Amino acid sequence: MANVTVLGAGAWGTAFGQVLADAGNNVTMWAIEPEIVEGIRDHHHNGVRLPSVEMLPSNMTATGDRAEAVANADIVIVAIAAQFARVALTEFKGLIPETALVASLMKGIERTTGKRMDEVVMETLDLPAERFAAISGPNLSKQIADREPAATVVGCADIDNARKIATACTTDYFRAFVTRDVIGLEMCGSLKNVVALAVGMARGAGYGENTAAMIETRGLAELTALGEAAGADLKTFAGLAGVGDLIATCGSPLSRNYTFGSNLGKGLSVEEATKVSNGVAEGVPTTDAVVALGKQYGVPTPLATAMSHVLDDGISCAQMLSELFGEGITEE
Ligand SMILES: NC(=O)C1=CN([C@@H]2O[C@H](COP(=O)(O)OP(=O)(O)OC[C@H]3O[C@@H](n4cnc5c(N)ncnc54)[C@H](OP(=O)(O)O)[C@@H]3O)[C@@H](O)[C@H]2O)C=CC1
Ligand SMILES: O=C(CO)COP(=O)(O)O
Repeated sequence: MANVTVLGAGAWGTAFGQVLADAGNNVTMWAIEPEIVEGIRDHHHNGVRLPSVEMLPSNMTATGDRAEAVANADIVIVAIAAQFARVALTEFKGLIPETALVASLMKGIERTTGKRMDEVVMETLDLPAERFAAISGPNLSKQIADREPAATVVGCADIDNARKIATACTTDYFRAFVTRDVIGLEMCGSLKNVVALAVGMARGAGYGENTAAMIETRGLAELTALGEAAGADLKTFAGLAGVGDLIATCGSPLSRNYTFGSNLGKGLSVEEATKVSNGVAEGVPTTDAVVALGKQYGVPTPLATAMSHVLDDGISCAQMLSELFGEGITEE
């Protein structure tokens, strides 16, 4: 049993907090919004971000005070929208105990720097690699909040520390595997969101399974090539965090990225789709970062580039697919 603090009481932060509480840990959620803090602390309910859970576990509390939140933490979980992670974590620098492990649930690339969340978290908190872990897998928050069986992957340069975090989040319905491939987990989790936007868009425009499978498979090839160039282990892309998460995210209206794309495919503008989005669609700011990473590594990113033209220039689904097809005959 450990003291675990979750920074960010969004949909996944709260659902993962429930997993940790179900596993027997003392869980403290930290959130900025007083309404969310009071809801969890006083009523065991997060009506803003995870209303489907009527009663969160009794061994889960919340605070808005940063120092109080992390003072006794053995493990700190970061679950903040990726583009705001740096600014939010800066306020925690110096507050987190030097013995604590820090794990990220975030799936995004920082748009302004092109950095992965492992880089952002370690840099901002001045954390050595052996104390940082990435957690990624097919983990649609609502289904895990409903305690449906699911699995994830915990990655850390120090495999014993990955095991510690995996143990802390193991329950009878949630299983965690371990790996040393932090970069692979980060790349899979972030890039599949861009693929989900494109699949959602095609589905929203009325196309069927063949089109979806084509985008998913070409997306997998693209994220694998980019991941490999970034230093990831190819095995990761065939696992839970790679293919597994692509299947879950690209096939479910519970995914905010899929739904965002679907709304674009139905004819909504980016602004309109943003307005109706129920939580952060990380693929939107991450798309341009992926295009930039592709240029940096000299890896072609036709899918991310086509999606960036959708998001930045408003091209249609048909134009996006035509860009994805490219010209000429190439080897698969
Ligand atoms: N939902 C899911 O199924 C899964 C999500 N993820 C990833 O987990 C991460 C969090 O997702 P999720 O919880 O679902 O997202 P939500 O959109 O539900 O919540 C986003 C969280 O970020 C917080 N936040 C935003 N801006 C700031 C800021 N400036 N300072 C502090 N906190 C801020 C929000 O706080 P506030 O509520 O106060 O606005 C909220 O807690 C994302 O990277 C996502 O890709 C990974 C796997 C599954
Ligand atoms: O990452 C997810 C499932 O693994 C959740 O996807 P969304 O952020 O698109 O909801």
